[in-house]
Amino acid sequence: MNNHDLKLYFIMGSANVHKRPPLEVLEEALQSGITMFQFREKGPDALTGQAYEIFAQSCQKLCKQYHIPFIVNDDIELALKLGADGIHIGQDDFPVAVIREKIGDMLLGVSVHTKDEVHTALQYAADYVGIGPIFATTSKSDAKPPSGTEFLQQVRSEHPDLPIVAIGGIDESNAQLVFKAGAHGIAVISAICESVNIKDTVLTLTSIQPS
Ligand SMILES: C=C1C=NC(C(F)(F)F)=NC1=N
Ligand SMILES: [Mg+2]
Repeated sequence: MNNHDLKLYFIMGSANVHKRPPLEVLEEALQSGITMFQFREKGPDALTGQAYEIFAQSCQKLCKQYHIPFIVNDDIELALKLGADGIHIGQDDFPVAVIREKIGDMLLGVSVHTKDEVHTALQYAADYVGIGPIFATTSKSDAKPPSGTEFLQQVRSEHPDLPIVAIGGIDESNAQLVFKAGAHGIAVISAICESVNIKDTVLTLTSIQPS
């Protein structure tokens, strides 16, 4: 993984798309130029059992066709079973040490909300950290209050080489602020899932520069 892989990190589960089939949304996003994908199947209507695994496999197959890293949120067993490119975890989900031991050199992304959590992520060689929610989000029911770019700026200045992706309410209107604050990339759910023109949205978001 390189920092550019984090540039436009699309996260999706079946609950995030309403207008069109999820796999159509993912394929259009891949064709338009997202740089990384996270499979995040959560919530009361999430798929389960075989349908869940088949959906994940279908997403992984599309990512492989477009040579885009396929990351699984939280579900380590699924990530190992599929041979995913990586896993993303929150620190309330599992001790990071346990994860690193289980996944070997698979990409490891860790959500961080405090400096201690940043140090834990570094201790277990996280490949990137997720910081947010930067702005108010509707995609995560148990999200913490929006932190703005303050913590993001602090982490970037204290750990200049640590790959950082920002998440939470990010779209075309505020993405440049986030890059200026030091994020290497932005993670989005609704900005793409609810877009009326996915190609335009992806092209706009991937063309944003910090300067
Ligand atoms: C809760 C999350 C926080 N950050 C990220 C990412 F953007 F990938 F870093 N993914 C999540 N699922
Ligand atoms: Mg989690």
